[in-house]
Amino acid sequence: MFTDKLKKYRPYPTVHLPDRTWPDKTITQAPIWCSVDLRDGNQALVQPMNLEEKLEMFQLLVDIGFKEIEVGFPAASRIEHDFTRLLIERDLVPDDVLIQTLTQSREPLIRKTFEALKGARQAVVHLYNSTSTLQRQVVFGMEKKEIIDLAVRGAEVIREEAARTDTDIRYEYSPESFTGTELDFALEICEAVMEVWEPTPQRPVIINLPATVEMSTPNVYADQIEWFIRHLKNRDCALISLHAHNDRGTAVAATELALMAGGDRVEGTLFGNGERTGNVDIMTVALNMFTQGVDPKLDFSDINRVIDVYQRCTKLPVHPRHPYAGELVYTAFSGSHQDAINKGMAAVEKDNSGIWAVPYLPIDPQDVGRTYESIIRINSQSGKGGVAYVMDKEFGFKLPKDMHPEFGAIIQKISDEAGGELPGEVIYHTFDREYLQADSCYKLRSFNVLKRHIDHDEARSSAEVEAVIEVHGEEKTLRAAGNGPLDAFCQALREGLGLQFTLQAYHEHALTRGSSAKAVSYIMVTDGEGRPFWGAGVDTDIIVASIKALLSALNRACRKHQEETT
Ligand SMILES: CC(=O)SCCNC(=O)CCNC(=O)[C@H](O)C(C)(C)COP(=O)(O)OP(=O)(O)OC[C@H]1O[C@@H](n2cnc3c(N)ncnc32)[C@H](O)[C@@H]1OP(=O)(O)O
Ligand SMILES: CC(C)C(=O)C(=O)O
Ligand SMILES: [Mg+2]
Repeated sequence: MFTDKLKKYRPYPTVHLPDRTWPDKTITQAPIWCSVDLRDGNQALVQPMNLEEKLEMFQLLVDIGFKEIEVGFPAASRIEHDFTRLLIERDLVPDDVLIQTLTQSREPLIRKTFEALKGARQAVVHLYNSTSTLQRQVVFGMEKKEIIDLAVRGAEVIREEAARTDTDIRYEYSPESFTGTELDFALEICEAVMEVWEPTPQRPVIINLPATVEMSTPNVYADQIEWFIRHLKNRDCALISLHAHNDRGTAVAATELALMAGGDRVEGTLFGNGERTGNVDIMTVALNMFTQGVDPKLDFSDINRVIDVYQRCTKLPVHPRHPYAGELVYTAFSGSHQDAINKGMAAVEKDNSGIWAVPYLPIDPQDVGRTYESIIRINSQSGKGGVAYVMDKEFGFKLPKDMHPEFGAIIQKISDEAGGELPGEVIYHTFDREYLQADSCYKLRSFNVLKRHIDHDEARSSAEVEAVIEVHGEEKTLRAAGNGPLDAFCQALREGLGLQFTLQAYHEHALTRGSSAKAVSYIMVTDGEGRPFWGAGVDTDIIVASIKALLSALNRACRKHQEETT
């Protein structure tokens, strides 16, 4: 289909690094994180953030635990300048947080940047110029040497300004479009800038190596980082920073592999906001670490607040399937997933090891402030296990396993007809109508235990009961004896109404939701033809709950019989 267009594109060159070491590494500690939400993220917004929004976002970033925050490009616009001033003049930057500002390698812009930073205790000045083959040709029209001179001149102006100010200035340099730059040239220009800044191991520079546009598979970025680190003079005087964009959708993978390759620091944004398809999503990288038992040193335990502030400030939505944060990422609609999650959750509850091992849920939703309620939602793809989960987790009814197929089939029929999702309330109302209110043939009017003897030897226990039942509008008083009230009631129904049934299963439990004093009974009977029918009853008295459950099952059997004979 595209063959005639393929000639427009060329494969991205790989890095010759046969002895690469990163594939055998794992990420064992958090990098230094730097949020660029207020700069790279902001510059990509249809409507850039105003002062209040920038401030709210800054506060969120501090609360999450970012210790380095690029607050803007002060020379670029009034608001960027004013925001930097506001932070400094109102003393809003915590002592342990380093603000960072971006500037091009142009003297007037650098000078304006320093003006904006006046009075700051400490700050990173981030210098950049593009070094890629393409930009050298089409944007700057410069040879390599001229590009190095441009960077060195900017670095010199920064050093000069830094010497004049009281602010403790840290340096950062980005060979912008690093991944479109010949590696040896990227190395050369970074070393030239480092020579100007004269970093030491105690005061290292940040060398930020951006995939300004993501152009290759993530392994190539990792190779580039490992190559660069191996060849950099004075490696101990530089922090290697990663700054991946997401044009191919692999910024997270690129960043993770580049961390394995030796990156010390990661620049990125919340939810991957940024130019085009965005920057790397820092939250995903951090929570990926978390799921491996590595402390990411960023706190996403209240992910809903993060979403809320982010959406308000950027006016961008969070995709319902966004890793860790999306509305649907902890939700299973399909039956077999629901079944596995249900069993996995039960196993975790039973097993006290504290290890999270639930199929289809790589992270405990509660760790990011999500509840278990939304894990399982019901539509026509769902199964009986999911329906039982909703009844249990949302309404406190632990349906016996053998009852699941019957109620699951009832719900399946409704969801097939409805087409969409069935809210929990609909599932509960269906249960209520189908079981708890089932009285179309037999209505209980009153029930009395006339005599009761409880013996140490169970076989010698006995009870005598009297019940008034309305049968098709006519009240009948039934009386019988048995080894307990339920058994006596069964006898009364058989003798008084001539019903043929066998009680096959009985379950009960306290209802923990709603009125905690109530109990629920589930009873399964087989009719004269051996067909099974479940019933359920709720009452403050467990004996009455069981009487109601029995009548519920018999009413459902009667209704079935009526449907078949009319
Ligand atoms: C990949 C990134 O995210 S980089 C960050 C990009 N961020 C932004 O661009 C947002 C903020 N930028 C701006 O608001 C503006 O572009 C400003 C204020 C920085 C500069 O504005 P202006 O000078 O009016 O316009 P403009 O950006 O078009 O200037 C382009 C000139 O800068 C040069 N230039 C671009 N980047 C750099 C750089 N890093 N260092 C030195 N010169 C540069 C270009 O070659 C061009 O030069 P020319 O005029 O000789 O052709
Ligand atoms: C300014 C630089 C670091 C940048 O944002 C990029 O290259 O993507
Ligand atoms: Mg960027």
